[in-house]
Parts: sequence; C-alpha cells; structure tokens
Amino acid sequence: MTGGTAGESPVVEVENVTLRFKGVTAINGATFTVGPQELFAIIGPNGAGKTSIFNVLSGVYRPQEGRVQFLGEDVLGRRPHTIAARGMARTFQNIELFENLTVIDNLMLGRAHRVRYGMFASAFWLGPARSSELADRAAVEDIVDFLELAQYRNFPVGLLPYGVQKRVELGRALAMGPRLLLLDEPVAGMNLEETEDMARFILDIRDELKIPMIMVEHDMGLVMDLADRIMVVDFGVPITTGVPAEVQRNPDVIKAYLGEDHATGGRRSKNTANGDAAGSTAASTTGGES
Ligand SMILES: Nc1ncnc2c1ncn2[C@@H]1O[C@H](COP(=O)(O)OP(=O)(O)OP(=O)(O)O)[C@@H](O)[C@H]1O
Repeated sequence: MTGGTAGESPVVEVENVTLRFKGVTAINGATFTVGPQELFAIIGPNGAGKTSIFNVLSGVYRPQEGRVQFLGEDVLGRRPHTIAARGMARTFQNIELFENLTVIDNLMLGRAHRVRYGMFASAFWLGPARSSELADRAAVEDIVDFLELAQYRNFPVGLLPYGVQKRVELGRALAMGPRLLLLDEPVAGMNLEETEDMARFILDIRDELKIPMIMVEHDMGLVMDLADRIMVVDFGVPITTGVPAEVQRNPDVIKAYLGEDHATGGRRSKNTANGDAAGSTAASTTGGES
C-alpha cells in the first residue's frame, strides 16, 4: 500500500498543534493527517516530542494551540476515556498489563468500554449483558487466533516472555474494537525474531483488519519497511513528512540525527534514518493532565 490520504476522509487531522511545558516546547506547530488504512510513523531523536503527540491525540495533554480532529470530530479537551470510547486505542512504551491476570482476562478488559447495558442486567446475568459477554468472548477468541496467542491463553501475563507480553498488549488494544491504533515503540526491547513477528502482525492489522495506525518507533529499519508515510520531528518541530524513500534522503533528517557535518555526506550509521536500527530506549513521559 502506498501512503497518502487523497480522496478519502482522514481519520486524524492535526493542525498547528503547539504544546508547552514550563520552558519546554514539546510540540511546535505540528500539522499532519492520517488516512484510513494508513500506517503513519512518527520518528525523531529522543525528546523530540513523539510521545507528547500521542498524549495530545489521546487526550492526556491539552495543547495551548491548535486543532485535533478524530473521525471528523473535534477532540481537544475531551477526556482520554471519551476519546478511547470513540475508537482510539493505544499501546505504551512500557507494557501496561495486569500481570497476575491471564491473557484472556487481559484481553477481556480491553472490551470493557464497549459495555452498554445497565447494572441490573449485568448483576443478574440477564439479556443484553449475557449476549454481550458472549460476543466479547468470541471477539477475544478471534484476537487470540489472529495474534497466535492460543498456547499462552491461560497463563498469567507476568510469566510470559517479553515479546509475547507486547503482543498481548497489542491484543488488548485490538479488543477495544479500535478505529485507530497508536503504537508507542511496539518493538522496543525485542529480539530479532520477536521484532519480525510484531512487524508481521502490524502489517496484518493494516491489510486484513483495515485499521489505521500511528506508530512511534526508534527501530529505523522497521519504520522504513512498514510505514506508508513518515513524519520526522526534531525539538518538537515537524521537519518533513513523506514516503520512506523521500524521508530517508532528506538532508534535514540526516542533520537532525547526526548533526550538520553529515547532512550532505550520506554516511550510514546505526542511528540514522538511513541505518538499520536506532534502537535507543526512551525516557517515558508521565504526568500532565488535560
Ligand atoms: N509532563 C511533562 N512535563 C514537562 N516536560 C515534559 C513532559 N512531557 C514531555 N516533556 C518534555 O517535552 C519534550 C518532548 O518529550 P517527549 O517524551 O514527547 O519526546 P519523545 O520524542 O517521545 O522522546 P523519546 O524518544 O525519548 O520517548 C522533552 O523535552 C520532554 O522532557
């Protein structure tokens, strides 16, 4: 699939978003759109503002300026749970699962926001509550098959290998029935085999489930292979947006990663947009309320 949003209503429209913390401009005039079924990546050096963009989209941070539309509706100022219920699901840099619960139970929790029946029916296992529970279980079983989690289904998540836990977290986001997925460093800390598995699942989510995604990731090889379009940010400023081949040869991108001297040299390095794996780990963002 090629990138772009021509002729289709975007899922997300971000316009001139600026987010400041005391003395730090985390996002400076970000403008981008993400199309239906598009895999859109955001890359940039540590501290460039990538996670802050996720936090603005999902309602955790409220920017001082700009506009954010999700599925044609203004979402700035909405609470995170309201935006999630509208269909924006998210995975995190650091796995956020209930370690003592099984894979199935963690996935069932992903269905929670879809519960629409009252307390009475739910307490007495009646009517809509029961059929909804059955529908939720069926949806969770589909996800277990899709992500090849069957052999782990009844294990407490905390006992599973790291790569499988990341897959369960992805499964929990899918269980919400998302209309947009935000993936925050989906392969951070994974070995090669786990990374390849995750790459395959991400592509299947786009191509089979037709769910658009925004992915923040430091593994440059993965981003260049998977993304339809890439936005590069540096010090909060989006410096370019384009298909991987364009982004890779953009001198401003090379400069952002390596500094002025390398901008025209095209030298390959572990940490460049031309390289295979940046592989840096990130300081996570915490705090900040909308
Ligand atoms: N809650 C906060 N309070 C103050 N400053 C913050 C907060 N959240 C983020 N920042 C600052 O905003 C800037 C962008 O941070 P952000 O975490 O969005 O970058 P990032 O590109 O995701 O980095 P990394 O790749 O390391 O995860 C940084 O200078 C960071 O210190």
